[in-house]
Amino acid sequence: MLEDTIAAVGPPDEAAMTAARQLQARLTKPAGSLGDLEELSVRLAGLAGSCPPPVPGSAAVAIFAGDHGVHAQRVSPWPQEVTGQMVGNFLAGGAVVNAFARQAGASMTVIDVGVASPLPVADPVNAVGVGDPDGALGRATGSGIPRLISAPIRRGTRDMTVTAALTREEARAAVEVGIDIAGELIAAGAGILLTGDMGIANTTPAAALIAAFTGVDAAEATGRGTGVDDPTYQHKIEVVRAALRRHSPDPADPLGVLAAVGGLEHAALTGFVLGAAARRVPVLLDGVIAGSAALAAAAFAPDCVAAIVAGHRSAEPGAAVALRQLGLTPLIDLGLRLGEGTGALLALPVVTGAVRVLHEVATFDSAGVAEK
Ligand SMILES: O=C(O)c1ccc[n+]([C@@H]2O[C@H](COP(=O)([O-])O)[C@@H](O)[C@H]2O)c1
Ligand SMILES: Cc1cc2nc[nH]c2cc1C
Repeated sequence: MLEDTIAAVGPPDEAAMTAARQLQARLTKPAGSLGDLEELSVRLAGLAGSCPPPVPGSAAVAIFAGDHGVHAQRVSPWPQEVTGQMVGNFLAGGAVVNAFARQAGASMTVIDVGVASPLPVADPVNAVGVGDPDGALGRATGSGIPRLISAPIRRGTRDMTVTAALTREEARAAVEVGIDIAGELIAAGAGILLTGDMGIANTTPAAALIAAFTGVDAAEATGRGTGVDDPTYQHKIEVVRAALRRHSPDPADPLGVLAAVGGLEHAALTGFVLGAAARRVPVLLDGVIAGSAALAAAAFAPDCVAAIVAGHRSAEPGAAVALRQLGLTPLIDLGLRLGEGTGALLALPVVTGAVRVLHEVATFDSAGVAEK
């Protein structure tokens, strides 16, 4: 399934992109006055293979949750149990991502790909298995109440400073969960997918993935995550460096990189990006965890970048490193470093606005406005 998905990822449609550029030049506004939104509209036309591309109607945010063996190295100030407790908060509707999903009118899906602690909320009505087509866009789009999909590969990764975080089979299984979820959400009508993540300590594997795929030093890829102090930050850089030294991951072997120094949510998000790209549906990235997964997706299928929109620039330094390597410009830069999908949700109206312009704005000819 991974190979089929990779094979289905194709390049953007140049004719549709040319048509979008020509249309932009005829709209009643000074050329270039919509800044980055103009190129965004061109990219989305290329992805859809039509000008104008469809206005992304239903938006779906998928929050992949997992735990991390490297937490034992004291790289996060938070106890590991917070991952499962925050999943409980998502299911109850009480997290920031719930508020932003309500505001954006996005459906929410939480996918447990490897939370170590038992989830505090067991709601059988809300529990839907992977592949179940019923209610694939959640209970009610815009309610801010997610459905939960339980698809654990294992209850947390192994400590990457000691051994590979995952086996290749586990990494592949997690990638395929992400592909599955993307396919299911698109089949249920989603016109744009948004990434979300929850996993205490997951900025450490994200930094290791970014260093492995871009070649930057561990110090450049590593940030303070939820907010570690100076000594812990220095130690976190050394943990990332030690994991990279131990495994020497080969960036040409993305499954090997994900297995050695990745995480279950990172691998699932990789599949989520590939699944969206294979179906030519845009995927709006959140922060540094999504950025690290997008690098893995691009290593599997370079053309998938055409489907990716960078929602925001996370304060985590590795996020900017990842976006630079992918050649993507973030839409908003508010110093966010929460995760969950919050930055992607805030960027959603920017994406919709960019496409609406191509549908709704008059041309100089049609409106009778004089040109310069
Ligand atoms: O999205 C981001 O760029 C981001 C930056 C810093 C932290 N986070 C979130 O915080 C958690 C990981 O932080 P940490 O310090 O435990 O590695 C995890 O749940 C992420 O969703 C997310
Ligand atoms: C409270 C809390 C909420 C989060 N949301 C995403 N990562 C998080 C990490 C913590 C610690």
